[in-house]
Amino acid sequence: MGDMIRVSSLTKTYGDFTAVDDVSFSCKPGRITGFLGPNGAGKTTTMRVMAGLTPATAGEVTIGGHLYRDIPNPGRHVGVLLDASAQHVGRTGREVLVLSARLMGLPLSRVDEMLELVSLSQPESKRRVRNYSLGMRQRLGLANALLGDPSVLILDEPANGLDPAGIRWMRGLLKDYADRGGTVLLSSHLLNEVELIADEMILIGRGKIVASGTKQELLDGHTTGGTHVMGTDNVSLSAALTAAGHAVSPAGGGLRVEATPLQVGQVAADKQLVLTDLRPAGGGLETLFLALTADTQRDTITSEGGTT
Ligand SMILES: Nc1ncnc2c1ncn2[C@@H]1O[C@H](COP(=O)(O)OP(=O)(O)OP(=O)(O)O)[C@@H](O)[C@H]1O
Repeated sequence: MGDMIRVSSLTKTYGDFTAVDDVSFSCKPGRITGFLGPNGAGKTTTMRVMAGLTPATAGEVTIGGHLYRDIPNPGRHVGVLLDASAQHVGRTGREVLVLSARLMGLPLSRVDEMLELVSLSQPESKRRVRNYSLGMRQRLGLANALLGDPSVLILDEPANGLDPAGIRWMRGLLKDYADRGGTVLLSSHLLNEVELIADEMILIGRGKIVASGTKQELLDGHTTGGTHVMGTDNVSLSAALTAAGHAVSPAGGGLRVEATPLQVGQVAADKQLVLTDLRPAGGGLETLFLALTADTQRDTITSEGGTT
């Protein structure tokens, strides 16, 4: 299937400050796309343009081929959760949903369905949002986004404020949603949150896309070429690898080898050495994420007054 969300050469400036700089990416139905970047990278700004809350300076975002503002009754097509802490704090959770349901012309039974889906109890739904924890606000925000049974979800930091059980619950909910053909874009500044849930990842730093693809594609594109290996007899393993012409150095409880995992495994097999760990070196996605965004941390003191 084609792209559901399409961001084309999107630029957003505030005065002479460029918050989003020529950003392009797309999101497919049935997939969860993670939008990952450090604080201030431009995620929220991009999502605000998507939801028609702020105009683009240049470029555009289309959802199902349309600009958000051209979609009639948009809540029936696109569910948006932007700032969970910006909800109307004087209303009860239930009132928030009832108002949205009325606006979209939905039956009130849908409100109870959504409350149940996000595990907000009846007594909780009758409390004012002011007295909600951040996690409860996120649940309410998700209920609100899902209310109109949209085919696209745009969620800004939805895991913020959820406890580990809550994050797992949300992951299940979004996976089910995507499995039924839904398109999900969710942002986070925490790799761990996105890594487990997203099928594809878009990495943004300082308003620019720095990498994108599936987890495996990202790792494949940025491996160092070396291998991390560990065995029951690292001394013999090291000797065998050196004898086979590979440079070996100690790393963690194992060895770092300048060879491919296949080459290392072959040497071990030839010498009948038992391996307990064998993988491409490089430190995984976290190292990659930090490396890619190291010079793009807008909100750190070290990046101030740069020459970029
Ligand atoms: N209305 C505005 N006027 C001026 N600058 C703005 C405005 N909105 C956002 N910015 C700036 O644009 C940059 C990108 O902000 P944005 O909120 O999109 O980042 P983010 O990736 O969502 O970060 P976070 O993870 O902290 O939410 C920031 O430096 C921010 O200060």
